[in-house]
Amino acid sequence: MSRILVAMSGGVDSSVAALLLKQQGHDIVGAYMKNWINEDNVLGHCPWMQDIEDARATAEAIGIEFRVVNLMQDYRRLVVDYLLDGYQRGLTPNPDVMCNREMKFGVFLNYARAEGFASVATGHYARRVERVAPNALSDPNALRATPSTFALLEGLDPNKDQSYFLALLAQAQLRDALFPIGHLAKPALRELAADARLPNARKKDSQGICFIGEVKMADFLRAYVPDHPGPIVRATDGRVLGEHRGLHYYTIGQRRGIRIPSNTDNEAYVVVGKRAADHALLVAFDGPAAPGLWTSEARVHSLSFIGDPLTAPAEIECRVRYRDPRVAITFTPDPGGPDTAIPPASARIRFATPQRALASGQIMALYRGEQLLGGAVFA
Ligand SMILES: Nc1ncnc2c1ncn2[C@@H]1O[C@H](COP(=O)(O)OP(=O)(O)OP(=O)(O)O)[C@@H](O)[C@H]1O
Repeated sequence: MSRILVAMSGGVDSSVAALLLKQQGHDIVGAYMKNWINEDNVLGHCPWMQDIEDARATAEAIGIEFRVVNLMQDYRRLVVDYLLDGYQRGLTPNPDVMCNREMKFGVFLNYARAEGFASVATGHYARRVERVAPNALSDPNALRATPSTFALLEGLDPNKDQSYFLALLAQAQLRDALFPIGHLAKPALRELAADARLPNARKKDSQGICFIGEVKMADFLRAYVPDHPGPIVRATDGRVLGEHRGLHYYTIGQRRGIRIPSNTDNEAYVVVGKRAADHALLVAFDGPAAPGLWTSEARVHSLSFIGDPLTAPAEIECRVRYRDPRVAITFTPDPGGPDTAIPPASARIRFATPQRALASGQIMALYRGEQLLGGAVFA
């Protein structure tokens, strides 16, 4: 029996993760990560206290020890600074993906190891499966010599699959990770929670970025990133249509909040790019002809693989954002390091169908069928 630390957010998913592990007879402890407490008091709403109380009450109902682990300094450095720095550089960062790699399966996993736990479990909808080396199946000696590797599959409930957010995990992190609810559908999970009389069985699902919670990203950025006005320029003819307060408030593909009236034909403007030289926001009428809005080929960097890296061109799939369907791609890695022992860090992606609104800094998750292969960052 191994000791497992369950990351309990106060939500129903991680509560059922803890419940199932307990029912399976594991020695478990629940822990809430205190990442962000709205210390500067810029954001009115502050749900974290309620979340801690929900997590504590649920741990008590399950009958396990509960801790609050303060990781605020690490979170500020590893997630918030990455987020603010990204926006300041005109990128579209993804703090949820980074929170998984750097916090839950980084700092928090290290804390767990130091405290004598064998693994960290979360309430993510994803499945971890063990892959035993083929030669080890028939030869017990080989089994001992070749440690098995782990693969990550999408969560079985297609409405809830969260594998996208785990795209930048490495094998060493996955080895010590458990996803006890990845095989469940949400309605069945809520039933389990109700049957066990968990106090948060009916708590509504959390929304958006872990620490910003219910607060809009624009409000958060307004508080932390100084305004930096510039022109709003029509990409098709260079005409200046107005002024914006800062490029960080906009993402390619965005239609709301541009505040430029549409023309008489009622065509709406959409953001198609950002121009660093004069800090211009580039817009165009939304449609197949909008310059820069649709992409059939892209470059990615910071390649990360869960298993063996792809070192040769491959026909695989990818997901360019959390809720999007998988799309077929041709993946062409750049050459690796000089001795080729170093896997490639960047690649060219050719999409089978053009993709709308790909932003620099956005995370792409790579798949082969339901298996998550890894991820990368759009250049
Ligand atoms: N502050 C936190 N403390 C501990 N664990 C957390 C925290 N935030 C998130 N987690 C863990 O990460 C998982 C995924 O986080 P996410 O914010 O996507 O929650 P979710 O899918 O709504 O799950 P839940 O219903 O458990 O909140 C959670 O199930 C939980 O295990």
